[in-house]
Amino acid sequence: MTDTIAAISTPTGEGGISVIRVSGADSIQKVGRLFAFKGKLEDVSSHTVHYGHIIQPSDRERVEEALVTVMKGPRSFTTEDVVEISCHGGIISVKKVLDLVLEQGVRLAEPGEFTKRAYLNGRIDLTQAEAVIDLIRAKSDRAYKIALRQVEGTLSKHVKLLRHRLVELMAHIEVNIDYPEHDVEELTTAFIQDKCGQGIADLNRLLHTAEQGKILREGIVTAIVGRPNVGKSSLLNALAQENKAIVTDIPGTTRDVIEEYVNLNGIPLKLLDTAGLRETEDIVERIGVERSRIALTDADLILLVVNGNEPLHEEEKQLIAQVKEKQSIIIVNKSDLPAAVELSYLEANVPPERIVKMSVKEEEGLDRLGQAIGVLFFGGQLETNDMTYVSNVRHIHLLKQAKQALEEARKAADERIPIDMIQIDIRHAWESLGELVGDSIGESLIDQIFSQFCLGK
Ligand SMILES: Nc1nc2c(c(=O)[nH]1)N(C=O)[C@@H](CNc1ccc(C(=O)N[C@@H](CCC(=O)O)C(=O)O)cc1)CN2
Ligand SMILES: Nc1nc2c(ncn2[C@@H]2O[C@H](COP(=O)(O)OP(=O)(O)OP(=O)(O)O)[C@@H](O)[C@H]2O)c(=O)[nH]1
Ligand SMILES: [Mg+2]
Repeated sequence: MTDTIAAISTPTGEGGISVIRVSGADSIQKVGRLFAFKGKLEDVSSHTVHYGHIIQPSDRERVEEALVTVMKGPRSFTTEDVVEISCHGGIISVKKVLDLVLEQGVRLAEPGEFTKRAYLNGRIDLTQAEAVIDLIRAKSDRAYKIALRQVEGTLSKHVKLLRHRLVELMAHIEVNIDYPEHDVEELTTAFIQDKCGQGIADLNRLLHTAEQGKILREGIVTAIVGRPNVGKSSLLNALAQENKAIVTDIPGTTRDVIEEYVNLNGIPLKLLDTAGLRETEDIVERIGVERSRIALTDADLILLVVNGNEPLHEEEKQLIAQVKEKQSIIIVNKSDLPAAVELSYLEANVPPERIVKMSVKEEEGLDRLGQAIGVLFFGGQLETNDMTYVSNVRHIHLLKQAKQALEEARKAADERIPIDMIQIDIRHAWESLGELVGDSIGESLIDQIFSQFCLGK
């Protein structure tokens, strides 16, 4: 039987109240010795709160005024008997109460040990436990929502369904190996290939959410590039709703890369305004142009701005050729002025959803730009509330491993390799997914995962 553990579960420092959590078979009896109130703690019903005082058991001196909650296992967070003591906030009083609890022979919990017990006792699976860490660490509303969905177990549900299908496939193959004369649906290679293909597609979908999730958490690195004076800095200012970059009608105004985080239609962008691209003798400007080219290579998204009121320059045609293979949008700016740009040239080179006409000066077309980016990165859907996002590196690694195993199985089927060999690959995929939800995972890895938690969680 596991021992009884305790820890302060609220942050240290001054606060309204502080909570000490105690979990284990002896928790009710041990806290009962320290708690003076109208009844006997062993006799109270589960999920009830009681007012009283924490006392020094030797002389019954009052140490603290407290509310004590009892949650009897298995109906508790850890599935063990849990007692929570809420005392006045502050460093000294909570510490005193904790010391009294520990003096009863209760052990101080390790970081994450309550959540680890919840996992080991089957209340939550590993992805849910890991999501608890993400939830605590979430720094943005969106990161928080993604983690909360995972605490609720959405990722596990997906992965368990996938595992279930793989078990069915393995059973199907097994029957075929053991009873070749048995009257099962004939196991053609096409059948295995089809099932593996479905699994690979599912895994790809989950892995794709990892990319999207990263974008949603960290922002799309977006380089605004183009010739001098086309309105790049004006665009940054319009998106930031602030005069962050200097705007003048002198070509070559921006010299350095200027960064700004903005939120466009719910999509976070890390904008980089860059120096206008041109040949120049000016040393400072030349360094700026060099930096623009680096930003252009490194960005996740390129916004190539051109003047709508003049024909395309030769360098712009080259730039279009360069960026069209990447995630990029051509912004045809200055639509408030008479149009002179060769739209037919643009349309022949870039799909229409990646060409956005706008007037930055009149702030016309910013919405359309947001939509175009949404289509490019999320296929137009940006439904974060109901989505499962894979965000943990350990999960991504295991999903990739499972995908690779299924790809090998499919290839083996293709090459007419014996069915029991193919079975091994499918089993590997099943095992990787099992490790993801914590079904077949070693003790050291469990310890490593839970040690990332804070004390008292
Ligand atoms: N004070 C306190 N707040 C907390 C926690 C906690 O442990 N203590 N939690 C932890 O970090 C989270 C909540 N997690 C919990 C999960 C299940 C149960 C529980 O007692 N479940 C029972 C009863 C449910 C019911 O009555 O419907 C059960 O599932 O059987 C309690 C807390 C967040 N807030
Ligand atoms: N008419 C019109 N003028 C604009 C528009 N957008 C920007 N401008 C003007 O174009 C000029 C250049 O704007 P900037 O934003 O400094 O251009 P830039 O691309 O950053 O230029 P460099 O930093 O020199 O590369 C300024 O005079 C702006 O007011 C627009 O939509 N319509
Ligand atoms: Mg500029």
